[in-house]
Amino acid sequence: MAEDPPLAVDIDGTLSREDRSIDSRVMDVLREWDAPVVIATGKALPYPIALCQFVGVEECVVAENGGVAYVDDELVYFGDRRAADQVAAEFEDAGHDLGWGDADLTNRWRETELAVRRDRPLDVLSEIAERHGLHVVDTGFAYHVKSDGMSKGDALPAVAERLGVDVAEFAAVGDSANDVELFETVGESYAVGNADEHAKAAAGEVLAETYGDGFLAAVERIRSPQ
Ligand SMILES: O=C(O)COP(=O)(O)O
Ligand SMILES: [Mg+2]
Repeated sequence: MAEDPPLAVDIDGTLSREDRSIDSRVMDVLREWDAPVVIATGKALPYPIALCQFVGVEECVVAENGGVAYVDDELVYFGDRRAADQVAAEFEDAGHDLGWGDADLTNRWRETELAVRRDRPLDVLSEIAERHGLHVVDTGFAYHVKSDGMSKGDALPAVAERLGVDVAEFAAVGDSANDVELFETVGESYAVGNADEHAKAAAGEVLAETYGDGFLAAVERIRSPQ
């Protein structure tokens, strides 16, 4: 069997079921992957780090939509949270909260951007974000307020370099607008069947299968190219 290529994979909507729980079948696939695995996610850093630990792979992640990466015991920052914090303050002054309760586990450990629940008003959030030079990306799971040049795809080359692999060797699997730049950066890209229109348009191939089934179908394609 040919060697696996390096893999960059999204979490929510790709390794998860619709309810955001991890599809347990994907865990052994990642654990046995015969090349570097980069978990590339919109989630705050501790979540993908924990996923790597629980799966049993090297901790290697792009978190917060490319705001921060962790590879080979190094944290690499591509964003800072000050402008996003100003957006949060103005959004709250306008009478809205971020939507995650008092403890706010979604943003508590987030260092470079801001996530807002999708039932909050997008028009108000976008208007405030734009005034601060930021924009909103909708992942299907949250609205993320971040700077333009910050994305999973913009962060991956720095990770690839530290891993000693060419970024074009990567295969990527994802499901939403925050995976578009990732798909544009790697050599081979797959959108799962539940992906949004942005991810589907950017992907090299769109799978019929959804969520974890979609990821497993992408793995089949990656391992036996047509
Ligand atoms: O945190 C989100 O909103 C989405 O996370 P994901 O990039 O792993 O799908
Ligand atoms: Mg996703």
